[in-house]
Amino acid sequence: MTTPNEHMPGTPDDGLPNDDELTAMVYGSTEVEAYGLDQGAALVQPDGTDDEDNALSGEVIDPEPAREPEAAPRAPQVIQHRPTADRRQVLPDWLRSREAFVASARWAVGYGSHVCAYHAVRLPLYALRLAGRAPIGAGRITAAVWRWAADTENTEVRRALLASTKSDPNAFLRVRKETRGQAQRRGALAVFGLAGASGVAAGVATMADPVWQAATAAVALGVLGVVGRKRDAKITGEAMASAKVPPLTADLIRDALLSLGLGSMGAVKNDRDAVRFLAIARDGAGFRADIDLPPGATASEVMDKRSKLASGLRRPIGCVWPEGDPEVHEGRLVLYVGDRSLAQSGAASWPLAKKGGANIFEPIPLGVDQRGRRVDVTLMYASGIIGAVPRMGKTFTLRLLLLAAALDPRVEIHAYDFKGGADLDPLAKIAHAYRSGDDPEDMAALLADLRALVKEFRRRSKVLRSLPRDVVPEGKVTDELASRKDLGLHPIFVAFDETQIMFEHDQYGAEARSIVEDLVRRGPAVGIMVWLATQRPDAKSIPTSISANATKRLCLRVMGQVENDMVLGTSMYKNGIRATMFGSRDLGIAYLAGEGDDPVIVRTSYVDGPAADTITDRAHAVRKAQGRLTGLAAGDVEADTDTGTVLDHLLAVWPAEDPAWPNGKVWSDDLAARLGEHLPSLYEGWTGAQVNAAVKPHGIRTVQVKHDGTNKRGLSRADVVTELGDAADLPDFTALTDQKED
Ligand SMILES: Nc1ncnc2c1ncn2[C@@H]1O[C@H](COP(=O)(O)OP(=O)(O)OP(=O)(O)O)[C@@H](O)[C@H]1O
Repeated sequence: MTTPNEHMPGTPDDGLPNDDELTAMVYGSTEVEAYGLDQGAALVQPDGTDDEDNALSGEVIDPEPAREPEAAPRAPQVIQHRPTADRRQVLPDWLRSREAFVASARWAVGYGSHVCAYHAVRLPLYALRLAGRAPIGAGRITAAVWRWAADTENTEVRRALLASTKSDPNAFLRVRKETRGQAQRRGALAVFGLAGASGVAAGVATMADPVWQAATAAVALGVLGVVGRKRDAKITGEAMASAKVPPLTADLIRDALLSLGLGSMGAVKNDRDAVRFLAIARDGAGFRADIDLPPGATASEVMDKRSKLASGLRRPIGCVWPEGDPEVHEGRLVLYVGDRSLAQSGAASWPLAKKGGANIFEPIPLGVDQRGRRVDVTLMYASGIIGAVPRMGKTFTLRLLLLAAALDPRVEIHAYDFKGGADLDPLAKIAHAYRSGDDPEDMAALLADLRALVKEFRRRSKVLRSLPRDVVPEGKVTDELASRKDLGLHPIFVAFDETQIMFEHDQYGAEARSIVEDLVRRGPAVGIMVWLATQRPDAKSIPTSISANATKRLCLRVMGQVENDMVLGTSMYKNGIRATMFGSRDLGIAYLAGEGDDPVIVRTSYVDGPAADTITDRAHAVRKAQGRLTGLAAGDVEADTDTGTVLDHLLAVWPAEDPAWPNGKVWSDDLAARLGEHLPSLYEGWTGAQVNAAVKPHGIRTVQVKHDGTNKRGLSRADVVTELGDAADLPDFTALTDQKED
């Protein structure tokens, strides 16, 4: 039998390497060598306490205990330090993302062309300035040649030499000969040079063609003008108004940060080394600085004081984006300062606008962040909410998601715009169900569609349960299953704009709330995704039972903490994720939460109405070719009311006060005729007996109805109303999936 001790590394007799040896095997030296310390100088006593004396003196104090097996944990402690060391990115951010690269290139091209254009229009002015300074330049060159030929700089030295050699005639004559010889050589060279230049000038002026003459004159004037320019003034102007925005330097950032007086920053106000710059470099359309704040100051505190920081940096707040990097430590600040505020940087184009399809199981492009990097959102297996004050881009954002879903031909689309606008109209040609408005028939169609979705949910749950475990290992719809037409497990994307109208509806509100809540909670696993947008993010517009289960959040501009946290999630405001900081010009700019670990800012891609139309034309062509048009898109306008709820249809054709049938009872034959007229695609040619059979499962029995002296089987309206009232009570959907096939 072996004891645990026999396997401990470092046990003297076990033949295994001890920890120091292990360290040496990993790093080629022991930890002591690795840190440049004396071998055997124990810094930590076996009991874990610091040995200050030893550390200071480097003297080995009783080294033996440090080599005892119980000192073994020291080595792993040392090893741990190395992997956590920061690794710098091999490639900078702007080279790692196509969007960031495009943003950088666009900035460089934009900057370059601006500078070129600025100077190009001023060329005549520059030419005049140069010509004006050319005579001075000529004078300066002549003077310089004279100084060189006469060697004026060394006049004093020559005089001193001659004076000192006066007593030695030979030396005196040699020095004089040397200086004279040099003066003659240089003088001759200067005369020849000037004569040559004059000769070339005269030759060009008399013999060369005008183009050469002009070019030579321009070059000569340019050179003379540059030589003759004023020392303290530039010939060219400044293309950039550098005085307006001071250059972003480490000093400027440091001063701005220290001015916030956070944590220990107040104490270290004059210690400029307290703010440590790890990197500062151009990144996309701006600069990124990685900074270690002084101990005690946190990145989230800086985020809270963003406007003060922007003031310190002398830039608009929309350019200044402080973020933390909690994975490193709380004091690590990643500061991004854009060249322009996000709102001014031009609408972001959508990569799928012109070509390409989408796979709803994969992330789809949503927009770009403040650094110009692409931001994606994954629609599958998640429901989401979009909130904002009016006119900030909520409907456009919802439409963008719908367009992405439309570009995956498998996705069945249900879209409702209760505001009654035309923004979602482009979707109508590919949608299974689409309504714009909140008229009674729109709301009835909505409810019918919701009930149909409940049935579909039940069917899907049963299909998934019936499939073998290896086909559905996680019990949810997969990419492969969604593509199989025989199973009918294609994704369903349901979008509601202005949800407050739906949830606060007198007649249907409670049922809609109950169904949507269940779909948001359990729909994603069976491939039903629900997205809700509202301009009034409160508990009535998006009940908490629903918002709590929606995992994706998009929050455009909101006015207060409550709305912010309603959309983005509890404590988001407190943690510095504040959509309240977006201004009224920040159209389409939102916080996206639920996609990665941390919420990100995204400027959503801008797709206008005509572009949306073109995209859905593309989607329509693909769907048609694949036989994927259903419901409304397939021309079945009644499809969204085809729920089997014959009771709804009966009430639609059966007024409460029916003068021809005063006692609230009507022959079934008559009701069949009315239904056939109202919804011919469903009831054309029906008989009274078929109507009776259809209502029977709802628990409604036929009654004798005497009309114009004839007795026939018929229905009582009161029974239908009572039954519908019961159905409108909150259904217990949790029981639905547990039902077995009949
Ligand atoms: N991503 C975007 N980039 C630039 N501008 C945008 C963007 N999205 C929307 N806008 C602009 O914002 C305006 C308002 O958009 P939208 O209709 O989607 O707002 P809304 O929040 O739905 O308004 P309401 O609350 O009235 O329904 C649009 O007319 C559009 O010009």
